[in-house]
Parts: sequence; structure tokens; C-alpha cells
Amino acid sequence: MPTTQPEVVSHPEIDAEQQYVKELYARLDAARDLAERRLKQAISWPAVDPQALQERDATVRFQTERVTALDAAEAGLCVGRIDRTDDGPLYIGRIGLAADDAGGDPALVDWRAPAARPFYTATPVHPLGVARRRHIRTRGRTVVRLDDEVLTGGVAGSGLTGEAALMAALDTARTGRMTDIVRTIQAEQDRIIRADDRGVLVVQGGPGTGKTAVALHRAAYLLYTHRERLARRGLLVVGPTPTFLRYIADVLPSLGETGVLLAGLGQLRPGLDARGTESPETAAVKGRLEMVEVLERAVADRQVVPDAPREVTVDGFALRLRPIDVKRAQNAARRADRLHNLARPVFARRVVDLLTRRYAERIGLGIDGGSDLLDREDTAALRREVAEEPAVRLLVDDLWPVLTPERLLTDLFADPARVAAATPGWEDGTRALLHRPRGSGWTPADVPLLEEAEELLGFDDSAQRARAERDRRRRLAEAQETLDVLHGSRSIDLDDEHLEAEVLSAGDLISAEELAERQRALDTRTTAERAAADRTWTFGHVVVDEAQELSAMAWRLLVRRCPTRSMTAVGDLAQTGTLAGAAAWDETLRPHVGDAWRLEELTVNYRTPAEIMAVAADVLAAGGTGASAPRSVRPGTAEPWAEVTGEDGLAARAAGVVEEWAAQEGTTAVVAPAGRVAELTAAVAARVDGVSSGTDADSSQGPVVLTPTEAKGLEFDAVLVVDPQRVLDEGVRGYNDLYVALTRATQRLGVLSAGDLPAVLARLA
Ligand SMILES: Nc1ncnc2c1ncn2[C@@H]1O[C@H](COP(=O)(O)OP(=O)(O)OP(=O)(O)O)[C@@H](O)[C@H]1O
Repeated sequence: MPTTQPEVVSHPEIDAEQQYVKELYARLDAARDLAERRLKQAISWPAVDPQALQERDATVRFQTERVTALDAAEAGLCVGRIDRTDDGPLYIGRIGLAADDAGGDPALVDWRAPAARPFYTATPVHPLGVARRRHIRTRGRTVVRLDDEVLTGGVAGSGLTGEAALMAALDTARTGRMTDIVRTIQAEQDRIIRADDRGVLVVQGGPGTGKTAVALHRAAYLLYTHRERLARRGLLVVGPTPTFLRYIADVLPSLGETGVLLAGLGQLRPGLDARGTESPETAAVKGRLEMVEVLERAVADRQVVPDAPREVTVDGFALRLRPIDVKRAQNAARRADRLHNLARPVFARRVVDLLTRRYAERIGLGIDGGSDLLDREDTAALRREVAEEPAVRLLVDDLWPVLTPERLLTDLFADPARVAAATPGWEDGTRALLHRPRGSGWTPADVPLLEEAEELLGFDDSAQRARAERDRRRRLAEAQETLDVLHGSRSIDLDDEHLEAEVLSAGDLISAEELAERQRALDTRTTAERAAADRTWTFGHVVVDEAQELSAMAWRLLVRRCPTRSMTAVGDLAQTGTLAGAAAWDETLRPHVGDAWRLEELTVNYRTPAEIMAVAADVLAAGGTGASAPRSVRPGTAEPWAEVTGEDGLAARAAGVVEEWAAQEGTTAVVAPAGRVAELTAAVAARVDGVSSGTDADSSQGPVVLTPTEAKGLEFDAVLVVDPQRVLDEGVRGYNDLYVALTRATQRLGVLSAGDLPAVLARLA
């Protein structure tokens, strides 16, 4: 797909700016050279002890990040300047660069620094000491365009910051990957980006108001402002689908930030990528907060008291365990630990003790009291015999099994009786929604349940710890051996005893412990990588995109991963597609964070042209959410249209339209009800290359065919909505789905209808 290269637009000061920008790039090159040199130096540092090793590792990591950030600043290094009424000009850019005169202004101010703020927020009415704002556009290292705004007139303008630069950015054809907006952040967005990071900040805004862009720039801002804390604790960005995460994946790296973990809900359990599908109703039930109690009961249900005595045979003797014995052992275990797996050893010990006593009685000996007293050794031997008897192990496992979250949930969902026991008071129809055969794949809605189950079960890591200790001892033994060999191979020709004492051997310089410690592979993973692998990791800040889709259980999981509740949640209640999702922010958030949340709103739509937004606004009004459509910032260049094709001609016509659009610049999407995706994908693929659909859809490669759910958060230059009536009928919130579908377009919108056009689209008739 071709992309337009901006032409050089003449301006009297373009040469002067070119000279300044050239100097900035020279500084950037110098900074990069220095960072690379330091990195190389750090890599070759001799690390003589564990501490030096750790310091080296930290320096390597720091300098690597520095080189990455400097590399990322290359494209569009300088974004503009402000001319201050009582001072010289200040240049704003992707990173800060110092000037030669350390006492004066920097050569370039990082866009996130407080000094850069007026560049985004000064207006003719509130000029904030700025006489003129200039947007500088570059291609490579060449300045191609300057857009000036004089702010001294005091006359309110359009309310937009750098309107010309903004419009140029919005009219640019899309590539299928989201780009940063550092050059053209608007004042209402800037306020949110720089907002205090305490508590949950909810950003409500209609489609195209820049919620995703703002959320990502806020992440970059917070990393800049609270670098140390966030570098240590990490920052998590949660998005709705893998396609969406791919779409936004380049933004933070382009801002020089690579340490952020991006994850879908289905990926929030380390080691699991849950992509299974299920009915919206099932997902909704799994998302209810009541599931916490359901899981608690499901766990308690696995701690079994049998109705009748159970017998095990040890060495030919039948030993009896009565229900009351089990009950007592159970009570002792529950008192010892709240968590199922951690309490289990207590239960097992009690059972084994009891059976040992019975065993001793059976063979005619008493353990505690009685005439035929066993000594401690005998008792221990009997106990071992009982404990190691497979039948005893099976019995314990039956009465109090070791459970993984996966086992708990699989067993629960596969067994209607277990579901019934865990859901007292539920209707059978609701219970049936949870039933699922063994071996079905995990879905995103299962992830919060698995994580909750893990909280209830606890993880018995004694085996893991034992393994770690064995490893440590092995390393120690190997290190000792190495030192012994070195010691043994010292020169034996030294006659002079005195001289021999002067020669230091390896063992004199380093102990076996130190050597062993040195051999331990250092953890060189980034914070994001470590966080991704550790389910107990708590983040310094969490950004949630399309937050309206999250269920109560998903919020519970996220709040657990961010106990400080420093979160940014961006979303639109008018786009909620799931049954479990939000209808009101207060109702959704209060159970998890109480009052510790606040609301900000975005009101201007930067994506969808006014003509298309007018069509979408009718659908929004009909949907009855009460939300108002955001105001479009620009008029369109093409009128939206609709066509009634009849059932037979639908797919062929869709393919024809896409073929025509695909020949033009920019990205193309077909948005259709789920039942039509396969047919449409095949029809379009027969005419155009690079077509993709579903979770692997990638509009940077060619046209995509998506459901409204899959299209959420994405945008395309041209959008063809197919069969709007079915979108309305099939979605659990059909109007919201159609609203989402229509608002994905940045330039062109077409609608193909099999039957009559839905009344709500009358504007297109
Ligand atoms: N200040 C800006 N300058 C340039 N482009 C912007 C600006 N704000 C938003 N945009 C662009 O507008 C488009 C829509 O932004 P974004 O996807 O963040 O909106 P959204 O509110 O998340 O939409 P949705 O609710 O549909 O997911 C993107 O292409 C984004 O880059």
C-alpha cells in the first residue's frame, strides 16, 4: 500500500529551522555514540563478585534502554517550538537534549517535561506566556513544513491546538498500526495524559476521541515522571483482543518506552493464552462477582467427608477411617491454613496419625499408653509404612486432593452435580451455562476464575524450594571441586616455602560459596518479562483500554495485580458489547475501589468524518444508552452510502467494493455479523491478496474481515458494513455493535444490506 510522502512547503524560516534541527540531530548522534560506548564498556567489565555482577547487569540494562530511546527519537525528533513573550524560543521534541550552556534552556525539551506543557495547552485566550506556537514537520532529517499559530490576538479560535498540523495528521492514510500523536496532542487530551496517578482515572469518550492514544501517551508520561518506581514495578496495558494489541504495539516503543507489558485478558495468567470462545451468556455468568463464592464452595466441596467409614489395607490389616475422624482432620487442617493446598499436609498428617494408631492397635500394640508401649523408632517405622502405602495416599487424595486451578475448574464445569453443589439458589438454566465438557479450551472469561481459584487453593511450593536447595548444593559442590582442582594444579616446583606462601591460589581469593553464587545465571530479563512470568507480580500502574468490556471478575483480578489502584481505564459505555461489561462506571468500579476513582471525558472525535458520524449518531440515539455522540473535528471527503443487494448478490458485491478500495491508498475492513465472516472472507480473498480475518487479522497486510467485537478499538481508511440488520439482531447489545462498526472509518463508509435497510440507517437511504 503506497503512503504519501509530505512535500516541502515553503516558509520564510524553513532554512533557519533546518539548521537548528540539523544541530539537534548532531546532538542526538553524539548522545547515541556515548550511550553505545558506555554499553560496550559495561558489557566488558570484569565482574569480580556477585555485587559487581549485579551492577554490571543494571548498567547494561540502563544503557540498552538509553540506546533504544535515542533510536526511537530519530523519527520526528523535534515536533515544534514555542516563542515565549519574555524569553527565547523553546524547542519541544521526543526526548530532552542538553545545550552546551548548562545554565540556559535545553536544546530540546522532552514533550513530557513541565516546560513543554504550554506547547499543547496555550490558547489565544490563555496564552500562558506563549506568543507563537510552531509545529515542525520533518521527513527523515529534513524539515518539510512549518505551521504557525499566533496566540497574542486574544481571539478564541477553533479550540484546537495546531489545527493545520492536526488536520494534516488526521488526513494521513492509515497503515494498520497506530502511531503516536506527540506532535499534535490536544489540550483536553494533555490534561488527562498528565493527570495525577493516584486512584483510578476513568476516561469516558466516544469513538475516535483518542482514548487509546491518550492512554498510551499517559503511560509514557508516567514512566517519564515516575521513572524509578515504574521501572521497578512495571506498567501493564490491557487490551481487548490480540489484534488490538498488535495494532497498538508500536506506539510506546516509538516513544522510547519498551518496558511495558501489553496483554489481553486471555493472557493475564502466566503460561496461558486463553483464546477459546463461548456464548456471551456464559461469559457473563463467569464474569459475575458471585463466582468468588461459587469457587469457594467448589473448593470446600473437594474436602470430602464420606457418608460411611472407609477402609484401607496396610500389610494385610484392614484399617478403618470413620466420617467423624475425617471431619476432625478436616477441621484441624482448615484451622491451620485458609488455603486448600497448604492445609492439605495437615489433613494428610492427621489421617496418617490416626491410621498408624489403628494399625498399632491391630497388631496388638499401643502407641500412647497401654502395656505394650512402642518406642519412638517403632512408631516412626509404622507411620512411614502407613504413609507410604499407595492405598492411603489414594484415600487422602480422594478426601482432600491437591488441586490446581485448572483441575478445580475442569472438574467443576464438567460435572453438573458439582456445579449444583457450588451454586445454591441458582436457576438450572443459569447453572447449565457453566457446563462444559473436559478438554474444551480456556476462554478469556476463565482467566479471572483460574486466578481466583489460585488465590483459594494456594500453591504448595515445597517441592520447588527443595529443588532450588538441591541446585544450590550441587553448584556449591561443583565450585568446591573446581577450587580443589585449581589448588591441586598449583606449581609444585616451588622449593621455597616462604615463596609458596606468597603465591595466592584461586581458593585464597574466592570461597566456594562465592564461586557458586557467581555461576548462578543472572536474571537479565526486563521488568516486563519478569512481570509476565509471575502471577503474584503487582504493577506500579495499570492501563485498561476498552475498559467498558471488563466483567466484575476481570476488575477484581486487575485490582489484585495493582493494589495501589493507580490505574487508568479508558472506554465508552455506548460501545459496550459484552453482557458482563459496564453500563455505568460507578456501578462497575465501586465494588472494587470504592470512591477511589474519578471521571474525565473526551468530547472531540478525531477519527470519523462528520458525515459518517451523523449516521452513527442516529444509531447511538436509537440504542438508548443516553450517551451523546462526540463532535467530529473534520468534514469528510466522501459521502457515506448504502446499497440493498439482496441475499444472493451480497458477498460478490462486497468483494467488488473491497477490490476497488484496496487499489487505493490506506487500509480497508469489512465489518459483518459473525455468521457471515467466513463467506465474506472467501469472496474477498478470491479477488484481493493479503486478506485476513478473526483474531489473526492484520490490516497492514491487506483487507480484513471482522465482527464488530473484533473491530473494537481499531480503525481503517475504508469500512464496509455488511448486513447491518443482522448485526442489530445478533449482538447482545446490537445497537452498540452497529455503532462500533460504523465509527471505524477515517475516510470512506459503505453499507451493504441483504434486505431492507434498517430504519435506523434511514439517513443513508
Ligand atoms: N491529538 C491527536 N492528534 C492526531 N491524531 C489523533 C489525536 N487524537 C486522536 N488521534 C487519532 O484519532 C484516531 C482515534 O484515536 P483512538 O483510537 O485513540 O480513539 P478511541 O477513543 O480509542 O476510539 P475507540 O473508542 O473507537 O476505540 C487515531 O488514529 C488517533 O491517532
